[in-house]
Amino acid sequence: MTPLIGVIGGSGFYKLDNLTHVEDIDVTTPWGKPSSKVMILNLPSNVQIAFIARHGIHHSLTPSEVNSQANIAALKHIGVKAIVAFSAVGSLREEIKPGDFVIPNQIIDRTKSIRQHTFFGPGQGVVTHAMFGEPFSPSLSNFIAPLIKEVLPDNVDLHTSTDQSDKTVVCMEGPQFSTRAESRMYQQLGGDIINMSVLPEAKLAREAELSYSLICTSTDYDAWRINEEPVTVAEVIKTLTTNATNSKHVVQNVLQHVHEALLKEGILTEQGSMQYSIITPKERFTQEAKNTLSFILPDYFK
Ligand SMILES: CSC[C@H]1O[C@H](OP(=O)(O)O)[C@H](O)[C@@H]1O
Ligand SMILES: Nc1ncnc2[nH]cnc12
Repeated sequence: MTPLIGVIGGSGFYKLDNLTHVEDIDVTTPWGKPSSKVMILNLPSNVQIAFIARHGIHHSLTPSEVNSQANIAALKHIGVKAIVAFSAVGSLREEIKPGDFVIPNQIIDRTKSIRQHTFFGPGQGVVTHAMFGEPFSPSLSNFIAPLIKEVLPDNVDLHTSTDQSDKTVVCMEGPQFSTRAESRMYQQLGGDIINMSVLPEAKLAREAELSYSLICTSTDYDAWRINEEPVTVAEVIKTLTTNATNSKHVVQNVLQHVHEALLKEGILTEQGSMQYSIITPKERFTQEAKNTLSFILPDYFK
């Protein structure tokens, strides 16, 4: 059976060596090649999942260089319905300590418009406006949160949003880390954690009608703490290995439940959402646009 779940591994998380490797698929999309081959792996139950290393298997792509269009398009094209992505983040809150896990439900965009952030690019003649008020899949995130909590070691906390409060990830361009003033501004804006990767990945997943959740692992306190040194890569790397081990454990133990739920429960609430987002009349679609866009949305661009 084709994999229903795609996993995107972030910094420190370049392979899933705790699972059985089945094959690597070399996918070429109309938007180019993904960051790595699509690795097909078996969970212990023999259920398959698909894995991409966001920065490449040797971490050779900067956050701005990651081809998120190709990563998302490749996963959608091979039949994936939901993406569980991982990200190493800085913490903007004292209570989110290095090593902790966070499942955010909101994003603040601080990227600089140099990344390709839509499948409906210039010159294509197809205009869409995807809904993005809830940038992650609430049903998928709510489903995985208690399962993740169960498998994390006792010294690792999981932080999630509640009805009263969001968990907001700030996405900056990088590759340099933030200044102290920026870091403190993000706190005032309501940011809880910061990374360089969630956008445009989450936007493109939405355009491809994939349910998308982000599992963040905290590595540092960014630059906001007055009496502490600001974040360095060396500091990030100290926690990355432990975080990657915990993340692999999460994949192995949680995704089996997600796979079963995808088959029977109404988790895939993002499927079909683009039918309300395409504003150009379909009679106006050119054959070229249809050829390109049917790669990810065959129902609308046949
Ligand atoms: C290595 S520190 C900065 C780097 O780490 C995060 O990567 P990812 O989200 O892929 O785990 C962050 O977004 C930056 O790209
Ligand atoms: N402090 C930080 N800022 C941005 N991205 C990060 N990834 C890990 N730590 C980070």
